[in-house]
Amino acid sequence: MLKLENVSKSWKEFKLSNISLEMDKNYCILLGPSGAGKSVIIQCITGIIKPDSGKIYFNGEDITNLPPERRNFGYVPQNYALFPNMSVYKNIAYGMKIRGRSKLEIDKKVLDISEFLGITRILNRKPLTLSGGEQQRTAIARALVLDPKILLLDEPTAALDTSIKENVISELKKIGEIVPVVHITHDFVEARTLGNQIAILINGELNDFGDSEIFKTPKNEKIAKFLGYNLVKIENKNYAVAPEETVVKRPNEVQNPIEQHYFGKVESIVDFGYYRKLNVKIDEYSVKCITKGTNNLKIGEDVKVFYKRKISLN
Ligand SMILES: Nc1ncnc2c1ncn2[C@@H]1O[C@H](COP(=O)(O)OP(=O)(O)OP(=O)(O)O)[C@@H](O)[C@H]1O
Repeated sequence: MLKLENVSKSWKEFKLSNISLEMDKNYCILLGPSGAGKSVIIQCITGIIKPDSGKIYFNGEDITNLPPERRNFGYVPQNYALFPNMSVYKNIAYGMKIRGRSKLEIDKKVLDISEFLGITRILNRKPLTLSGGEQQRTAIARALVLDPKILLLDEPTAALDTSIKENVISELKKIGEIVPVVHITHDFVEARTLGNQIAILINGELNDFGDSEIFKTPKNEKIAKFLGYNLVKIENKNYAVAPEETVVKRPNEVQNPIEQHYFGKVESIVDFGYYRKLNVKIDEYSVKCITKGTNNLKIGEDVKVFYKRKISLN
């Protein structure tokens, strides 16, 4: 479907280096920390930014030099870029209108897509009166009415609060069934829930590309660190340990003394109710651990920490 071949772009302070990837599944995620170059890639795909070198293909056709308006890709930027003086209906209809489509066709399409996205009741409102989720759906509807070959979403959930994020994620999944989607995010949960293919981008470089397995077995230290793993050294070898795969016990609670464990001291605790995040100082490391909410350890207590799984990074 969409293929990037050695795509590079550099400015004085930032370099996107030789990005090669082939997205052929219906929901592809570009995952990376802020400033990794995710938006630059998506804008290269739309044609807004021209790469310094490299090629971009869509369904086998070289589109590197094709102007954006001839690609027919739907693009929803991070701030949605809605026209503030137009109603939701007019925002959605805009692209069809300037393409000279008939009033009948526009009406039908706007209503169909609005129904699909659940926004028919806000069609007469202006964007500034809408919630973040409603603005986002309007922006997606505006892209979808043009029957794009692909939908490019730049951090579509960034402006939404956690309570509606889950609904939006399942709606995005539904959209991915009608049109291929490339979606930018720095949120692992979103990436894992939605992505059939995930590219991890750090500092302008592609660090990994694959299915959700890439979260379970990080390939190198940089990825492990970005994905929130602990990096620990045991007998001179480097390992990644997920906070969820640690067990923290008081020394007198340990039943099996031959199990491999590490002595530490609780440095900090954040209580989330049904679970707690602990930082435990073990030698020079501060190891992030997740425990049940019922655990009543206190800051400063001596503990033993077990690693249920360690991933070798050597
Ligand atoms: N037109 C430009 N001129 C100079 N630098 C640019 C330009 N566009 C982007 N950059 C730089 O490229 C780098 C990557 O930016 P980009 O917006 O792609 O990051 P991102 O991964 O999408 O981050 P975020 O999650 O914060 O949006 C940044 O340092 C940015 O300042």
